[in-house]
Amino acid sequence: MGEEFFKVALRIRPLLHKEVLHRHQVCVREVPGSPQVMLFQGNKVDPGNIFHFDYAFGPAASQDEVYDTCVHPLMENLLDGYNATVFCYGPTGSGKTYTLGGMKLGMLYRLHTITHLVEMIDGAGKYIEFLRYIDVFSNKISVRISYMELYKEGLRDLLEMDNNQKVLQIRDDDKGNTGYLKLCKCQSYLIFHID
Ligand SMILES: Nc1ncnc2c1ncn2[C@@H]1O[C@H](COP(=O)(O)OP(=O)(O)OP(=O)(O)O)[C@@H](O)[C@H]1O
Repeated sequence: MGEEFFKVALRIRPLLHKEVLHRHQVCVREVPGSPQVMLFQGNKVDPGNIFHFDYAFGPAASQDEVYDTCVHPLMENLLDGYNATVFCYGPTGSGKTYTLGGMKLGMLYRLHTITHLVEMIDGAGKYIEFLRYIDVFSNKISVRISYMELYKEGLRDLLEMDNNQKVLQIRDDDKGNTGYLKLCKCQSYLIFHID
């Protein structure tokens, strides 16, 4: 794993139909061939309004491109035993759900993610079962996945199918660690059996 633990990507979504109908204007564009974006008004770009990220994706970027650039490298680190988090941040309607959980091949739902793990495990002569909501820890390797939404002070478990509106209790322990109650049911487990 490299020295940099955080990578920041900016994704610009296309204007929605209703925005086009209301004649909303595009005010941010990616700088072609670079991980930069620029803000502008009309055709005017102010050099002070160019911002640099680790990656920048324009409205034409596909889910594949975002996945391959930002998420795929995390899967390799995962198999080396590291935790990985994909965190989407932005105002309402900016495309967080589309990117992360969207049914149009959002990062979380991509079979790709799972298949990629399977391929890596298979490559080592092992096999995999994908099990949801199963409390089995007797296997040699388990991968836990959680999908949470943090909105204002509220943390919601988006894998809790029955009641994902329920706000989880965030607590600090006496050592200053922050966590939330009820860990077990809200996670999916990938269980790898090693023969
Ligand atoms: N890259 C994209 N390409 C095409 N449509 C997109 C893209 N990103 C977002 N959208 C569309 O924009 C709308 C808003 O996106 P989304 O619901 O993901 O926003 P959000 O940030 O999750 O909002 P909220 O915080 O309110 O839940 C949706 O209709 C979604 O389909």
